[in-house]
Amino acid sequence: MASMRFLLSGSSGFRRGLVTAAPVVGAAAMGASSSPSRPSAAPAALCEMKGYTGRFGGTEKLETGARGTLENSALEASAGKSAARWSIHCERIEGVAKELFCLIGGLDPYISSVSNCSGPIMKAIKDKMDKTNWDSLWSQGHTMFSYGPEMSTDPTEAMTIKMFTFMKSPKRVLEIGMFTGYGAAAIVEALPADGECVSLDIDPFLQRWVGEVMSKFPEGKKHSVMVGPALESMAKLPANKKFDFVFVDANKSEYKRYVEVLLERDLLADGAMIAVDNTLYCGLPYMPAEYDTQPKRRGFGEDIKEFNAWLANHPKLMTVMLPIRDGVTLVRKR
Ligand SMILES: C[S@@+](CC[C@H](N)C(=O)[O-])C[C@H]1O[C@@H](n2cnc3c(N)ncnc32)[C@H](O)[C@@H]1O
Repeated sequence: MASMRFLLSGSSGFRRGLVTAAPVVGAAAMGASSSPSRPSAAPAALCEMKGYTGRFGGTEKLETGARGTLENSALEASAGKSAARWSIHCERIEGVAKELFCLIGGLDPYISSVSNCSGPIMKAIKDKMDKTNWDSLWSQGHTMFSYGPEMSTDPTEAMTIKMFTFMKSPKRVLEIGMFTGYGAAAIVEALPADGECVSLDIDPFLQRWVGEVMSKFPEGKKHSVMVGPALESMAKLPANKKFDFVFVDANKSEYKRYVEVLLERDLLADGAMIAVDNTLYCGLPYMPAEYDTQPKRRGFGEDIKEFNAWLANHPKLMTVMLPIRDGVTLVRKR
């Protein structure tokens, strides 16, 4: 059914609901999070390792123009079809598919278009991120991993984190995994004047990249970065300076350990909230492996599944998962 091709092309909103037919290519790079070497090639066997990998091949979003063209031509191809207007079986399927495509594919853009709490630091970070040639930085050896903008929180998720920060009114926030600091910018914009946000990231390049933007804004002084493997940085955090809000978003295989360390080292203030990103991890925690179109992700998917079950059964934690983007789980102590 040629006109159903559009079901298989990229739209982040659509990917939320159905598997895609994006080509599976090798993970761009492998690097254990605690040993930040930069291997030049990723043999297939290595791809089963659980270290942080940076960007996954096959997950790149299409350029806006290309995506528009693809989706527009798909919609044009099924013009006139709707879930209600059909006279034969294949037309009915096309109509239902088109309606599903519009319903799911239009969701994220619509939510984004009616959400408006993004501020100037967020905008500056996003503008710089969109202009940065990540492939070139990686190929020249400037970055520790191969990155792409899809590794950042998107506007809707960042605005949600910003609203959580407003609601929590925290004095101290910890972000574990910063990338370009879009989430950190959202937090900084919502912090009170005497608030502070500490981001942990393994890649020193990102500290400079984010620092350049933050230094242009007075509120940027609220932000600082600790460079190194997150678990090593967490061991150095002073136990007497507790955090009211924590955003967990680094190595998916280490999530459980991040939360354990927060509890063991008593780093959480009374009533502290933890927000954990990617807890739906592309649907892998609940999808059978035979549907994997990007099998290299399965390792992280299984770790997130285990983490989610561990959280749900933890006697000292209460938790709720929200279906925002790739899944965001809120956690607090009972
Ligand atoms: C998904 S991105 C973070 C996105 C960010 N929270 C935002 O709001 O856009 C994950 C980041 O974690 C970092 N990272 C991966 N493994 C790490 C580790 N073991 N320790 C510290 N940072 C790590 C990567 O360098 C990357 O910048």
